[in-house]
Amino acid sequence: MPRSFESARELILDNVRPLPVEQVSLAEAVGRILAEPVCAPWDLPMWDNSAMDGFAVRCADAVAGAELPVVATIAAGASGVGVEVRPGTAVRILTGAPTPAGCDAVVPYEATEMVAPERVRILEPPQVGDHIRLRGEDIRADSEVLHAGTCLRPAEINLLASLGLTGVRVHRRPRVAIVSTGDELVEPGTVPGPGQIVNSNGLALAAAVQQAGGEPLLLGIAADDRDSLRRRLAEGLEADVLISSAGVSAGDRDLVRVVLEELGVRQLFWKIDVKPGRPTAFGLRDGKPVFSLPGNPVSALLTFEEFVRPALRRMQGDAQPMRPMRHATLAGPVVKKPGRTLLLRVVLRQEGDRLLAESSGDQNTGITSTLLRANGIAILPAERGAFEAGEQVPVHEI
Ligand SMILES: Nc1nc2c(c(=O)[nH]1)N[C@H]1C(S)=C(S)[C@@H](COP(=O)(O)OP(=O)(O)OC[C@H]3O[C@@H](n4cnc5c(N)ncnc54)[C@H](O)[C@@H]3O)O[C@H]1N2
Ligand code: MOO
Repeated sequence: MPRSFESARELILDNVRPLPVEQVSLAEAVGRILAEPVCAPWDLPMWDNSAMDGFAVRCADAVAGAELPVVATIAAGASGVGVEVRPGTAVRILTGAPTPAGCDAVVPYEATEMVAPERVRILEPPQVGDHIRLRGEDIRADSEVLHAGTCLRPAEINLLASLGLTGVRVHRRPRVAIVSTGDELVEPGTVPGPGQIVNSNGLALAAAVQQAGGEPLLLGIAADDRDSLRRRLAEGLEADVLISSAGVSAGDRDLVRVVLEELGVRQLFWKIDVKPGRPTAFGLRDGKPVFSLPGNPVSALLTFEEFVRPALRRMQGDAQPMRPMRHATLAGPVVKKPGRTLLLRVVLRQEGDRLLAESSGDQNTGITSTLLRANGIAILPAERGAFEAGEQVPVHEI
């Protein structure tokens, strides 16, 4: 019995675990996923400071037209300790510098004019608190600022660095072995002879693994015979994850599943009610996930996207292994066979406040040009057959 699209993905996600933890420097941490929460060792900002270049004043003195002697200057990087805005005075201050004692507002240069070398006239009087960034207003000391499972983007790297960290604990990236199977395959760079085709799946899947945060290990081509398959697949089982392409449909020579079983892989399912990607198989060897994807490049890439990518994200500890699901309006009618979820290649475009999903063209599995044109996948539920223009369908961007 083929599995439903949803239950296949659930079963896969239930059977993969985050990999062990390692320390990486912040310089290499973008795209990695935090294995442990991070607490702030100090407040941010660390002290009250000026948001503008201007003058630190007391509002009571800084009325319109007031002239105040400038008694000191606090530059960025200066501690400001010992400097005070005494009644009737002003202190020149630069953006980011600590505000001095006595000051309750900063007047930007533009709201003042100099009437003598060290004498400033207030043109626009400030309100209490103007242009002062308060200690801890952004981040409080001891608060949990990043949770385990967070994917580190430049914004998170910025925060971690400003909290004084130089490295973080993240889950290891999965090493993903890729084996392409088929007698007809020749490696890229070779002109195929009669009946031969280029092993494009190897590099395509390696690229997809990289984008998902994994480290691809390209193991080349296995011929459609037991010995060749056994050698390559056994080598692939040394990695954290094994992906093979082709050799899983009902053909006489589709030996991949047979050989995997001989190598100790326990098959959890074969065949999913999804188009494309029906012959996809999934198994485990000592807890390591093994994906057998169909050979058609479109099927291989779409099944990677829907089934392998979420698993690789979870192995890296991602709290949200699935891409965000959105809703889009179908631009035209779609007819499909009931009983299989259709992964429709679509062009997504915003039209006013609507996100429109239009079929990218010929949806046959052998057509790669419509995958090139697509920037989204619409997931059309198995039980339905006909969809009308204007219906809302779940989509995600690819
Ligand atoms: N009698 C049946 N025939 C087929 C069935 C079925 O259920 N019963 N399923 C069809 C479906 S759906 C698919 S998808 C394919 C999947 O077959 P395999 O995974 O066994 O793959 P192959 O038949 O070896 O190849 C399919 C197609 O893809 C090309 N290919 C294979 N490897 C690569 C590669 N590394 N790089 C680029 N292209 C590759 C191959 O030449 C074929 O054109 O089976 C249907 N048949
Ligand atoms: O399931 Mo196959 O992947 O439709 O072409």
